[in-house]
Amino acid sequence: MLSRLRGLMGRLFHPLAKALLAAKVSPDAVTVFGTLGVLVTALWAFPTDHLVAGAIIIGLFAFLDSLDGTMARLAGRSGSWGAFLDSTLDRLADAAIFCGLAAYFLLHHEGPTRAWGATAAIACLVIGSMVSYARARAEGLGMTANVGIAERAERLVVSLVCAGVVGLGAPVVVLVVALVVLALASLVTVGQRIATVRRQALAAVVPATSEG
Ligand SMILES: CCCCCCCC/C=C\CCCCCCCC(=O)OC[C@H](COP(=O)(O)OP(=O)(O)OC[C@H]1O[C@@H](n2ccc(N)nc2=O)[C@H](O)[C@@H]1O)OC(=O)CCCCCCC/C=C\CCCCCCCC
Ligand SMILES: O=P([O-])([O-])O[C@@H]1[C@@H](O)[C@H](O)[C@@H](O)[C@H](O)[C@@H]1O
Ligand SMILES: [Mg+2]
Ligand SMILES: [Mg+2]
Repeated sequence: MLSRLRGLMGRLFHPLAKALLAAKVSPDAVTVFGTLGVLVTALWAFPTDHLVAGAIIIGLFAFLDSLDGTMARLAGRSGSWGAFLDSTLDRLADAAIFCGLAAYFLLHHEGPTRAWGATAAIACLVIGSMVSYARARAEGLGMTANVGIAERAERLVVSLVCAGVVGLGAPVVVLVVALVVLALASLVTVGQRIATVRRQALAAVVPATSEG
């Protein structure tokens, strides 16, 4: 869904991408910097109950994930190394965000909120990784699986906006429910990707002839 905004993001980041390339900054440096920014912020801000600052700063660093690709395409340097680095470091950033949220529930809440919140955050991490794995495996086999209701942009927007809103004073149940729904939506996305790959794989099977 939000991946439709990819083109718009590219146009938005075009001037900054040009300026950074002119300053001899590489797309890989932006990828690494953005990941480190998310990692450090998520593992500091969420476990220490700074939900608003965490959501805003992580959101800003996460946008660098759009800038790196824009820079690579502008420089005519997008390729398999960059694609590998980008996707692999995205998994590290995602792990930090959802582990940070799990730590927030474990350290600052009691009872059912603590149990449901931490479990839902870890479920988002594990099932979200399955979503990404399904796509990576499909692409490794020469197919595509870039479909689904909870792709990475949706997972980040829902988790960060709800964390921010709770930090601003909304009841914590808002974040718990959002994470439970996100884990379920991620599971649906895994199913959608499996169905897409199955269609492609079966269409590629040459039917056996009746001749012996
Ligand atoms: C109360 C409400 C508050 C409202 C807050 C506002 C919320 C914001 C709402 C919406 C924002 C929506 C933005 C999402 C758009 C996402 C579009 C999208 O899908 O973009 C994709 C990007 C990047 O993905 P990817 O890395 O795959 O693409 P690239 O363009 O990089 O291309 C990859 C190829 O490039 C090559 N390459 C790459 C790197 C490299 N080093 N070398 C290379 O060669 C290679 O070929 C690769 O294959 O995804 C994203 O941008 C991630 C999503 C970011 C979403 C951030 C969400 C922030 C939201 C909220 C945060 C703040 C909340 C604060 C709330 C405060 C309290 C109210
Ligand atoms: O597959 P997914 O997790 O929903 O979404 C993402 C892809 O849209 C993106 O191209 C890739 O760089 C990310 O690492 C991640 O895989
Ligand atoms: Mg990127
Ligand atoms: Mg990425």
